[in-house]
Amino acid sequence: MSNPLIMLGLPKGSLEESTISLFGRAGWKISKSSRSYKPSIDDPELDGRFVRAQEISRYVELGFFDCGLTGYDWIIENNSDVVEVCDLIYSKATALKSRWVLCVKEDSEIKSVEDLNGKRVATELVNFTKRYLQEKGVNAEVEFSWGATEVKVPDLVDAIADITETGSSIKANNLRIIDTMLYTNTKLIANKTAWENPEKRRKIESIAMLLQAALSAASKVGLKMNLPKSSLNRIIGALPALRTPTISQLSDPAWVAVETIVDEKTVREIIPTLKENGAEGIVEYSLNKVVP
Ligand SMILES: Nc1ncnc2c1ncn2[C@@H]1O[C@H](COP(=O)(O)OP(=O)(O)OP(=O)(O)O)[C@@H](O)[C@H]1O
Ligand SMILES: O=P(O)(O)OC[C@H]1O[C@H](OP(=O)(O)OP(=O)(O)O)[C@H](O)[C@@H]1O
Ligand SMILES: [Mg+2]
Repeated sequence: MSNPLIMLGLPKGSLEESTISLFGRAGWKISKSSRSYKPSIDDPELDGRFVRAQEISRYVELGFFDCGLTGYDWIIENNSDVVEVCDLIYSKATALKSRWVLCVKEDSEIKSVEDLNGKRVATELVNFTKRYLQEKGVNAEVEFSWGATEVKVPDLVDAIADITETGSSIKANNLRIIDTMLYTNTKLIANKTAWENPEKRRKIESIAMLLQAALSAASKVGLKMNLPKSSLNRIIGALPALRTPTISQLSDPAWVAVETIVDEKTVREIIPTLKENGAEGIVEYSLNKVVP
């Protein structure tokens, strides 16, 4: 590739597939063969590498990457001095935040974080967990785990600190959460020097805008319909989601066309209310990008 403007750090592992899919919806096709960590991106200004999410913030700080995507958890764990450009709220399986929790076996006598005094805790997030327990005044031994951490309680350790997204791993391993240490989500981060370079910054900002636009579109839909003018105020009063619709006059002076964007999860309440108030020709459509 000839001299790309931006070297981008992409997370291999949990966030890999959801990140490739998000870039696709934002307008960039990232292709990679299964054993290659050097993807091709259909933008001559971008080059990228897949590395573990744990390491991205360090390589962004050092300047190997101009910007990258990783979890807030690993930025904190590595204490990385980087620019946090924007939040991108998605995880492995959902469009939600994840959280790091302290867990014990369902039937354990340990009920709260204070009960961990003198106990052993296994985690992948050692530095943060040590700091967290210290701040709570709890003196526990924190040991590093390479993964599959759930299996270690109660035989190897008394508790674990692990990430949870859907909660299915906790349930499957009969664990009980005793405390939430940290909420985390994916972030776009930038190297401080790259951020001071106007040309690079402009590109990083447009990547941020389009990724956010694609994420925001995923939870929203467009709605359009025709309405009798007489019920317009009543409907807008009853449906806060329709606060700022575009209203156009139809050739029949008694009718208007209304178009708006709403959260997808509100649609099942909105459409019946619209219908009850005389709306006709209601169309719901999906969106690719929403830029505020
Ligand atoms: N369900 C999830 N499980 C684990 N990590 C998740 C999940 N959803 C989002 N993440 C984020 O992904 C990053 C962890 O990914 P990483 O590639 O480092 O480890 P991993 O995918 O757990 O690797 P491995 O599959 O080898 O355990 C973290 O920033 C974490 O917050
Ligand atoms: O709440 P859930 O949706 O079940 O997700 C959380 C699980 O996902 C991660 O495991 P991962 O796949 O990274 O395997 P690992 O334990 O080997 O790291 C994490 O360590 C939990 O085990
Ligand atoms: Mg893992």
